[in-house]
Amino acid sequence: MAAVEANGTLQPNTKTTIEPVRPLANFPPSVWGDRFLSFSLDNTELEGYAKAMEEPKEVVRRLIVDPTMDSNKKLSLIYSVHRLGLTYMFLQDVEAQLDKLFKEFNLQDYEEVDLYTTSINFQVFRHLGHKLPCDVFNKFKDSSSGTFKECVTKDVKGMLGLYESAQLRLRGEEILDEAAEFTVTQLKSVVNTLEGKLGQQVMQSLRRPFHQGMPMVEARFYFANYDEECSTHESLTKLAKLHFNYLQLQQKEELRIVSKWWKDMRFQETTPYIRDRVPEIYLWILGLYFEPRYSLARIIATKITLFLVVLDDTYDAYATIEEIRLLTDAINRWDISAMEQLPEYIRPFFKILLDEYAELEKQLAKEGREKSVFASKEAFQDIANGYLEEAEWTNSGYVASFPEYMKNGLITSAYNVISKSALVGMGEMVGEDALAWYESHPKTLQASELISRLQDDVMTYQFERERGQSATGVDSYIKTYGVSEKEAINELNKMIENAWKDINEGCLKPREVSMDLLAPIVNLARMIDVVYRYDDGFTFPGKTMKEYITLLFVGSSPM
Ligand SMILES: CC(C)=CCC/C(C)=C/CC/C(C)=C/COP(=O)(O)OP(=O)(O)O
Ligand SMILES: [Mg+2]
Ligand SMILES: [Mg+2]
Ligand SMILES: [Mg+2]
Repeated sequence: MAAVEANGTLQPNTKTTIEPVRPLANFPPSVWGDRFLSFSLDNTELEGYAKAMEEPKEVVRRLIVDPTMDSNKKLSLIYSVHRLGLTYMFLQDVEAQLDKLFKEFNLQDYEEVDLYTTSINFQVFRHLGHKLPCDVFNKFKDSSSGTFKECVTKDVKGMLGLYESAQLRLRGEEILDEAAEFTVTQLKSVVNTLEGKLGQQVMQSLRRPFHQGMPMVEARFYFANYDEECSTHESLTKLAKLHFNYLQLQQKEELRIVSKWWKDMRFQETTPYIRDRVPEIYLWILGLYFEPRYSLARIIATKITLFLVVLDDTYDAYATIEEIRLLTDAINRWDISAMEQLPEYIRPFFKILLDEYAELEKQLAKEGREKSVFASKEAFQDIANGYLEEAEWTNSGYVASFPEYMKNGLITSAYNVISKSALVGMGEMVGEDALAWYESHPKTLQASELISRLQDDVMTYQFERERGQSATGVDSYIKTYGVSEKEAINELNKMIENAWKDINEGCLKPREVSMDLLAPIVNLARMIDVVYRYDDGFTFPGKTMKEYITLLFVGSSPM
């Protein structure tokens, strides 16, 4: 029997919960399904590759330290070692060689050196932390016209090297700003006329420069497109092949582990509205570090980043503002008793989140390094608060000023929580000083966060604007500075370019921390270029991410 309200409207007297309107996004489904679950690692095969690497590795090491080798030839060898992702195997020897060669550097010695060799040397020194002066390129400019000489436009290989060198520029290195623009224009105008390997090399670099690429994939591209350089030393080719085969087995096993974990946690059933992107997130974390010693670190960081996908999509594409407030409060309280205040659908996530972190704390406490887990957890709470701030703005239709947006945006970039989570499994190199440096929010980390936040916004703001999100980097900038959408995007791209210069600066010696601790931050910025240079490659992963996952984990037989 329905009760009749005073105002005469009929109210059903059964407690019917009226399902609220939800901002569903209907994200594209997974490209991969369960394909990566069936891999089974043959440890004998893995150990076989490790053993087989020993001999060619020793030959390459002897070449690197060979005192009789001409310095330009040695720098060219170290360049190939670096582009093949093998520097970590020879780091001490490589650094000793470069320290010595850098001390001997004399600008006069470069008077007769061609553009390609000059650019290889410049790249090697800058990649390994030495600030070779950009003056080495002055002689390629016409002093009267101020433009690059005619002979340069005919030297495609030299221009390719200059283009890759320009990606390593710092604030104030105008000649490299000009070089970046000049070489892109010139290389684009000739790329379709080039034959053979040089055509491949230019096409690959124009698509994405090495410096902004994903190291693991860039190594495969270098091996494929620069076989002449690689085969200068037969042992280098042999080592590179064995190394790829070793890494591929280890990474396919890691991908199986995280895929199985994700399936066992049943997220696709409990929170079906999220993006189902396990291989893509694993690829992202592989981009941070591919060295074998970081295997456990990758598994930990992948799980935490997958939690972030659930969190972001819950806030952006499902929860009501009330539910968002309850979930944020529960995450701040970080206590299982908060579960009862949560809507049914998000309780499994909350429980798994707390259990996973409790397990990590227990594991790391054995090494006395549980502090790294606390740092990750606090950063996780920070991003939940950052996502809540965004949701309150959207709920009230408030468009934050650009400075206000960016203060919150560096947090919602997720690069603080992901970089700290990447530290958890890295072992004893992550001591108190490493954590303190990360907690100090250094310029390099801020630059990586800015690149993540703004590059994503430039690529997803229309999609998010249509869905009612009030503040993105683009709309905040337009409102604050009263400029057109086009100008706003142009300004944001300049900020991204300057952030890269800050990252380049932060990696030059003397460094605040070791390169091992800087690399995850730099590589996170690189992964933004991989995922968002051309489109929203994460929500719609059918292009670059699909190509890279296929290259690394699907089918390719041992080399
Ligand atoms: C912001 C960013 C690129 C983060 C990269 C790091 C990362 C993998 C975060 C996890 C959440 C996520 C996939 C955000 C990107 O999509 P989105 O466009 O929905 O992120 P948004 O809601 O913050 O705009
Ligand atoms: Mg989102
Ligand atoms: Mg979001
Ligand atoms: Mg976005």
